Amino acid sequence: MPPLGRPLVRTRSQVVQDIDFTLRRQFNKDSFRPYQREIILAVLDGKDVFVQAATSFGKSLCFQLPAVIECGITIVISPLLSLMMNQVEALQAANVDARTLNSNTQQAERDLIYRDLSTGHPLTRLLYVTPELCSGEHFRKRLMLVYEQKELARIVVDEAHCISEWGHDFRKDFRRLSWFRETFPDVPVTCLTATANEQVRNDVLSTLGMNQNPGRLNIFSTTAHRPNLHLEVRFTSDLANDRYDNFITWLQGVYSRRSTGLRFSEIEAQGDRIKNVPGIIYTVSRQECDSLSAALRNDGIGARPFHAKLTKECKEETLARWIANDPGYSIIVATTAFGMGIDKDNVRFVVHWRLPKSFEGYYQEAGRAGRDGNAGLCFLYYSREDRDRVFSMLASDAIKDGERGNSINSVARRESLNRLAAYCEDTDGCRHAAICKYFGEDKVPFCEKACDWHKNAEDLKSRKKRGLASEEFVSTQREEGAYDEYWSE
Ligand SMILES: Nc1ncnc2c1ncn2[C@@H]1O[C@H](COP(=O)(O)OP(=O)(O)OP(=O)(O)O)[C@@H](O)[C@H]1O
Repeated sequence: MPPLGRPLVRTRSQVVQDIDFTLRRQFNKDSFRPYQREIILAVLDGKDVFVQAATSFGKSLCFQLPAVIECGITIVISPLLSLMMNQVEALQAANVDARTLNSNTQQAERDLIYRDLSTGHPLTRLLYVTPELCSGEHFRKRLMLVYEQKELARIVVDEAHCISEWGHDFRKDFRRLSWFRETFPDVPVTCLTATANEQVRNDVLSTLGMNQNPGRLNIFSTTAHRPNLHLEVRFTSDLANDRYDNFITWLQGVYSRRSTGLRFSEIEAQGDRIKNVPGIIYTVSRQECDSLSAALRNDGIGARPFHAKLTKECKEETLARWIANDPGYSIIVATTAFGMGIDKDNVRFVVHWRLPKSFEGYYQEAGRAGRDGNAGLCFLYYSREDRDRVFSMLASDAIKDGERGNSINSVARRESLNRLAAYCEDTDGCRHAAICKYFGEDKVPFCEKACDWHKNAEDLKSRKKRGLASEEFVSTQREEGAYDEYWSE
């Protein structure tokens, strides 16, 4: 008997033809990337599917394409509003009826979506929602209606590691996603992530009830390696305070290489601009986001801030104009409000202005670069003073969460930050290998001079020696509370 909600019965060869046709017609892509076909066939086969694959692997297609082919609606649970906006806009541009329902959705659109769900036979193919929305009775009742009409095709949890990383503390609704399997036991679930260790994966599978029927579960896991990213750590200190000059010198060098010789002719022939070098700079605080982007604009560089306190209209405009490569919008200076899942194909660099709070965050954010497969440069400014500030922020977060009654997983968070600090301090090995090792891979990836260590190990060691403040100095300052300030995100 076919499971509820999936009334369409087709032969495997018909489905195979459909997916190739749909790939070209609807998604405008010539062929599948490795493993995409296998994953999509498992999804269409009604399996529960867990996908762990590198940033920019093309995970979204693995649920978007089945959603277009199959009858019924696919509900996509996504953690960040900017990510939903990004995906829904791309799908709508490909003529797919995709929508999002979240705290920012206008009333008219909200009414339209609820009316569509109330029919029991929604026309919407993919509906992007937050976990918070999924906990609400109003939404749940509408979904029950759709399910009764056998029109609930699939539940997708994108960035599924958030169930484990955030669900235990400040976004508890991630854990309430267990409701889906409890209420719709026969509706398949697909989960996708780039950053899950074994413990996170098990947590996700058990929360969503995907481990209850192992015969129905397919797990796809591929390497975290991104060979086209060049990874580098740049050492600095409070005393040197040289990030800005260093960055401007580097960027001017890029512009100047683009304005001479063959490169210039190519750029001219393409009708491109010399300064169209899209990038992202990640800062830790809203204040630094505003001040850094203003300083860059003052120096004639098209940089815009992106953080949680900006208006919805401002964020939407910034994202749209950055994606469109508009003049004045080449560089986004962002907090982590702009990270996971953001997809723009030609991002040429990602700079971490400060040490991120976690290894996973670093990998996710760096992964915004080079999504077209061409080279991307990712460099991180590391100072020991910042390291101590971020540790001190984690400690404050733990206290604040404790006061709010949240049992924050502070041990795991400290460990992740510890590993990231160790990664930055390390001058004895390949950066790509260190990342793959962090995500539990045994195999050492091939790195073709795509990290600072492989490029010049001696130079790396001497830059570290020259660049960092000594541990003695930093620990004395720490004792005096010099790094207790709190950067508000
Ligand atoms: N088969 C394909 N052929 C060409 N481009 C593809 C293919 N599949 C996906 N892409 C493109 O690759 C890019 C990355 O895809 P996607 O955003 O789904 O990555 P992801 O795996 O979700 O990464 P992340 O975890 O970083 O969000 C997108 O621009 C997408 O259009």
